[in-house]
Amino acid sequence: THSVRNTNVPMSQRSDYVDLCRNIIRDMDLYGVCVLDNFLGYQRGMTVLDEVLNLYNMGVFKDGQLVRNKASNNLKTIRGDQIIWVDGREDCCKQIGQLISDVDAVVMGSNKMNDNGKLGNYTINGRTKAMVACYPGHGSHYVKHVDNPNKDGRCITAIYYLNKDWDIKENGGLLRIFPEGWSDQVADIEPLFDRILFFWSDRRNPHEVQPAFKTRYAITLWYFDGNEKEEAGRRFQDASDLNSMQVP
Ligand SMILES: Cn1c(O)c(C(=O)NCC(=O)O)c(=O)c2ccccc21
Ligand SMILES: [Mn+2]
Repeated sequence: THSVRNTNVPMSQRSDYVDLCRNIIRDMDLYGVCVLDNFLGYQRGMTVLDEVLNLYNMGVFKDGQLVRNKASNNLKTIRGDQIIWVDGREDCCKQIGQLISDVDAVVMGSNKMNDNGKLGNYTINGRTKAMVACYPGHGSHYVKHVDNPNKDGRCITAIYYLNKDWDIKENGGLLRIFPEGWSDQVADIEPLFDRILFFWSDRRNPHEVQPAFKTRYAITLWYFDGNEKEEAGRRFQDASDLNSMQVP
């Protein structure tokens, strides 16, 4: 976990931009996971949260997937995560758009700065739109999964969290990563306000979102490795696989 000095200049002009990228490169190479706190700074973090709350109140989030409620073994299902895809250029998503370009700046910066000019030996050349997710707080969770188990092109998952005054004991919603190769170790990440998390999207990082008991917001971007994506394009003739990724 590294803390970012808060300034309101564009990411690549920030005095600590180079250190940020170096931290990402080192943590991704060492652990395959990297957490940065105070990524945008309080002010800008709040403007992003306001836009997300506005979207939520406008009711544009798609109904979450139906999850069988294990507790009551009847067929009652609880609504899980609710999502909406934005590309950040919409009028109502300008601040989200700024967040996206700052995440692009650190991911592409790290990709270039690495000594062999590649982050994790990937050639990152694109990303999905931003997936804004909300877990309504009545026990909604996300089962253990791998984001990209079958080489669909996604190499890095970036998740920006928006949850102020989050008390993990009370509110749950912990992200638990089970890094491959670290048999009994897990990485527990609290979905704290203005925190950004990066991790390899493939089978190295199975993860789960534990039941949340307070509304939990996050914005996710997935970055593509050019070669893997190209290769997947040839394999996934069925357009629906790619549509679900909402490539801008
Ligand atoms: C809502 N939501 C997710 O929250 C995660 C996920 O892993 N989230 C981790 C987190 O929020 O900490 C996902 O990976 C995910 C994948 C497809 C559709 C929705 C999804
Ligand atoms: Mn995931």
